[in-house]
Amino acid sequence: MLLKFTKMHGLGNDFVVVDAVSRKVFFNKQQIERLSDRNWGIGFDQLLVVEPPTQPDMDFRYRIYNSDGSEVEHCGNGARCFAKFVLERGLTNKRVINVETKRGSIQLRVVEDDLVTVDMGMPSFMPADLPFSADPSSNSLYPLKAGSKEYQITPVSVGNPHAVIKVDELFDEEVATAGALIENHDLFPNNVNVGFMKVLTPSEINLRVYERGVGETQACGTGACAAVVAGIKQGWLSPKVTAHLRGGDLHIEWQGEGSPILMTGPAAKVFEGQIYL
Ligand SMILES: N[C@@H](CCC[C@H](N)C(=O)O)C(=O)O
Repeated sequence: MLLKFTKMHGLGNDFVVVDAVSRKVFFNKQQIERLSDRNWGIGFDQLLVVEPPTQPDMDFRYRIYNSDGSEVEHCGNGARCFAKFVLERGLTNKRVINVETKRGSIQLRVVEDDLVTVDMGMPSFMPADLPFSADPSSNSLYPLKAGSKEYQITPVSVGNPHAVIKVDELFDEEVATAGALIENHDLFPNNVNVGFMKVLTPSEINLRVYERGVGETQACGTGACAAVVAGIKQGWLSPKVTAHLRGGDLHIEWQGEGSPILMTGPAAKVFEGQIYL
């Protein structure tokens, strides 16, 4: 079968987006791994599949697969690309789009043609919601050993699971090695995305994210949301923060418990193509 796809990115976090509204398409793990291979396939961090909704009041269903073939709950950068894709392809003309994901519903608001705000829903700091195998702590900080080092992590679910670590400096080697160890740590039965955050001012952070099922990416939208809400919860950050990621900036807003996280950033199309599945 010849598969039509669109290659897109959000700050260098790259995606293959497939229209499964006009024509049904299913993928198995081996196909996803092959397509994601940068030598043998197309290459991407995540595969995004646009499907018809299964629930009333929803415009689409959005399925997300990491490059290792695992299906995940949520993808922030992908959500912005999703909005641009369905508009440009004529699958909708709405600029406020309600989408079903594995974690529930999200709302995408196209602010300008290449700029999208996503209502990412409410975060949870409850260990069971990630899941993270620990009793709830009063300050949401937990010690976690990775190799010879002990980190203080803030576990947070923004639909998908994240462990946020505040560091004084960001080192390539530490992101790669501690990132991989924590991603697969026994205390995270479903594995976890790992964010290393340097606080610059209460409204600015530098952030690198070692993504579950992928490795370090140029940017991670849910990772930026998780880092900012963790920083606000810990009293390090104010409600509006610019996150500087390797691929560029995201603007994150969270007004505190009971409020949704709003993420604003760009979405870009790179090319369209066809490949044998
Ligand atoms: N790149 C994404 C996150 C994709 C899913 C993640 N790797 C996971 O396994 O939860 C983003 O922009 O949020």
